[in-house]
Amino acid sequence: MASEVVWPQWRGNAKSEDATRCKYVTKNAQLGDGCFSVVKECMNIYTRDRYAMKLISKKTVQGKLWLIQREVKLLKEVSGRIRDLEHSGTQCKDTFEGHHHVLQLFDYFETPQHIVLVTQLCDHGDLYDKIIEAGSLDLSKQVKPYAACLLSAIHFLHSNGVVHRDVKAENIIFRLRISELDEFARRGSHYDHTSHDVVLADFGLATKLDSGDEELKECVGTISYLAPEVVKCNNIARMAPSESRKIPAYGELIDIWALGVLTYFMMTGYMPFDCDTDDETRKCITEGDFYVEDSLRDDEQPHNAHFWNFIHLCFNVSASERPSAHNLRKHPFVQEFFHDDDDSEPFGDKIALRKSTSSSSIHNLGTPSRSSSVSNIAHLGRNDSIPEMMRSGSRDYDLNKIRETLKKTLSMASLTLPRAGSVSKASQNKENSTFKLEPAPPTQSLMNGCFSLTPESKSNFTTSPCVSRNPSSNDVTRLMSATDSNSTSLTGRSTAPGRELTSESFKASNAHPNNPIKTDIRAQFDL
Ligand SMILES: Nc1ncnc2c1ncn2[C@@H]1O[C@H](COP(=O)(O)OP(=O)(O)OP(=O)(O)O)[C@@H](O)[C@H]1O
Repeated sequence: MASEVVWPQWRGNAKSEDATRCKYVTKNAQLGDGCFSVVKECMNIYTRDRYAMKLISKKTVQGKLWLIQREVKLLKEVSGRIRDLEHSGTQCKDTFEGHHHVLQLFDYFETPQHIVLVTQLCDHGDLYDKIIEAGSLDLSKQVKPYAACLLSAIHFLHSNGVVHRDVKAENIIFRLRISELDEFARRGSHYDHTSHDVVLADFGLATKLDSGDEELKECVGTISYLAPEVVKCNNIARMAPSESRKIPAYGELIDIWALGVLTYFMMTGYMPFDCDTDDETRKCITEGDFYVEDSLRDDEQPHNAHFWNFIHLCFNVSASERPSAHNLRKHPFVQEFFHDDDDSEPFGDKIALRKSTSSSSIHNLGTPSRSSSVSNIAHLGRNDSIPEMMRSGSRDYDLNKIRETLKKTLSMASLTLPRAGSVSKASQNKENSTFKLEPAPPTQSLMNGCFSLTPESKSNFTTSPCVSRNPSSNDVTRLMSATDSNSTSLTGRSTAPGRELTSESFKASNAHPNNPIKTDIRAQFDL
């Protein structure tokens, strides 16, 4: 048996004749970028379906390709699970179904410079911009349904043994609205129906819960959103083994803490634990010491009380006492969006925590624990007080400065880590979801991990790719050859990519004029 070849395997020396022709064209403009990647809109030249293409620079992740392997492997597994669930046709009464709100991977390949992931297109902005532009979101119409929707996505991941580790506003993106489902507006739902378009993205730091202690002791994530148990892992790589052994591995509940930070950010427009320095921020996180503005704290409205109680439960510094995603679905703040048959009461007395005398109780913060000396002002680039700044109105503050400082919320440090080990039946029944298991590219038009030259870039997609790319029969055969190599996987390929495209393979496949795959592709090209 041939030994398994690790993917990706091309390190920049590939000759162009060894490459499969790219099945996508991209737009010139970027949809977004991150520390290691740029994301562009792309179109499959055969199906004309649009996707997002994340181009991860091989140079930037040099020596750390395992990180990308982990991301692709996880996204493949999760996308497979989403497909299974949709095809199973199970009925669900929940307003939000977790797997509808997790980014799907459709295809992946490599070029001389990049590892490329082709995912669902979410080109309607991200939650970060939505919050910053509005100053803060409306509690009933937006904060609640967004939090419920994200909770459903997190619950789905946790139920499938995945911890995301980077839940934050920048990683919450809005998918392309499916127009016929503007039904929500007609029904006059009491909440912002864009919450049905929310997608949790960026699985760059996600890992399996059974991946072992080493990975679950990595101090990764985004500082403003880190849970105390992750903060404890800070500098673990530099600790003596005897010391690092004493640090407990964390679990999936770090995502619940991050959900609390995000829910707080949606409601207030600022970060609960941010301080002048990272050390101060870590200290506040470890102590569960978050800032509460007087006007918000004193608001006794019941929906406000539920919000603060929800936050309070998410910010329990003791992970073992923090509720699970499953239990949080029953919290009065989000309960209306879920319909669990199980009627057990997960919180008991804890639902009254807000009235407790605990020093971390919101009600007992006589003065905000984040006083002017230890405040998150510096993160926002101002030296006056947060309440004043926030009260001065969302239009008044310098958006660029905020954006710059909150860029601190970029995922950090994963590269410095030590190496560790078609529309389904079901969706027709789901009146509350804008999710559709599509587009579903025919298998013939996928890259499935092969090596290709960098996709052609266009200012827009108005020119017919069939015309602009003038495909030859040679190209058709190349596609077939590549398709035939679908055994390619993240961790292994049975054929070296270059071998798929030799003149021998071209002749061999041309020797079968009735090959159905070939006929199909030729038809798409009007050949
Ligand atoms: N599927 C998508 N559709 C539209 N835009 C996207 C999509 N995926 C990502 N983006 C945009 O690109 C940005 C960067 O993507 P992503 O967070 O996956 O990259 P990254 O390199 O892992 O970033 P980070 O530095 O946060 O880890 C996102 O913040 C978002 O604005």
